Amino acid sequence: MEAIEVTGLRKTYRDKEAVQGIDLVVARGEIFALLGPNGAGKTTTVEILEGHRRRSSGDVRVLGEDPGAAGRAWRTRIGIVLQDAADAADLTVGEMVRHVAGFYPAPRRPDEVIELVGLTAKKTSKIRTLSGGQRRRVDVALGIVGQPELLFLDEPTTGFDPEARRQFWELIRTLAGDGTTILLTTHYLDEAEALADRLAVLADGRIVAEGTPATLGGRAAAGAKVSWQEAGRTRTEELADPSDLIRKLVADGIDLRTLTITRPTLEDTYLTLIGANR
Ligand SMILES: Nc1ncnc2c1ncn2[C@@H]1O[C@H](COP(=O)(O)OP(=O)(O)OP(=O)(O)O)[C@@H](O)[C@H]1O
Repeated sequence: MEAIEVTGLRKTYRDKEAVQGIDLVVARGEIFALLGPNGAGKTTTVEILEGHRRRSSGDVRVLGEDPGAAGRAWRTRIGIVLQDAADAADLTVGEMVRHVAGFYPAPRRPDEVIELVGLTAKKTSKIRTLSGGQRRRVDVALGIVGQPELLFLDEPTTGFDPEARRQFWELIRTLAGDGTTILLTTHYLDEAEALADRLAVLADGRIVAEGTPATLGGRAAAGAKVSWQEAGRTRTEELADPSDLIRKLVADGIDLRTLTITRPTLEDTYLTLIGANR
């Protein structure tokens, strides 16, 4: 059984068709990233998968059940990292994590979770005294304390400093390594590239591309741009396979320290896809 199976999903808000027929499969243990510009329909889709929003039509199975009809037992098998979940709390980090752990049948040990998100030093601090990035880590702790089979992360690293983002990525890889399926939405292409096994780009309610970070939108087949210095001038050539050119440059004895070979980044590919679907 797949973790998520979606066929022909549609959602209409009054006169706005926010999701216009999405098909999606996420395998168990996979990290899947959903990308797309503001208003593309990511949050709507994710909220339907979480059982927090009704769909207009289509078939949806999450951990084998219809989220629109699933009960409490199903809910304890998924984890949701909500932004701001813990912001107003007058509890300490330890109290909050222990409190939420109590809702689940087989929670992780609260201290272990606090360690995983790097908040051990803040365990006895009140949540309202934490920085924005530290509070986001509490949100993550609350999302994973129930030991979910499937974790939803909606723009999880917004407001994280670079070091915290790297630590968070490590945490996500650890969770995935333990078999947790992860559905992530993000606006950070480097994050999608670093984490996702597969990704899909949504634009205007439709999936316009799907693949691995390396192959999305024909990226692997895209040309390489080769540039080098020759006789004091910068030369540049773009070609599908640079092998012959490189061999020739080596044979000609060019200064290899000046040689660069670049391919479109995931962000280049993404922006091209979004531009083409406007
Ligand atoms: N409750 C609602 N009522 C009416 N329209 C809505 C509602 N929620 C979302 N929409 C509209 O549906 C479309 C998709 O919104 P959604 O929040 O799913 O996009 P998103 O991809 O998550 O965007 P962002 O990157 O900004 O979070 C938008 O045009 C939005 O205005």
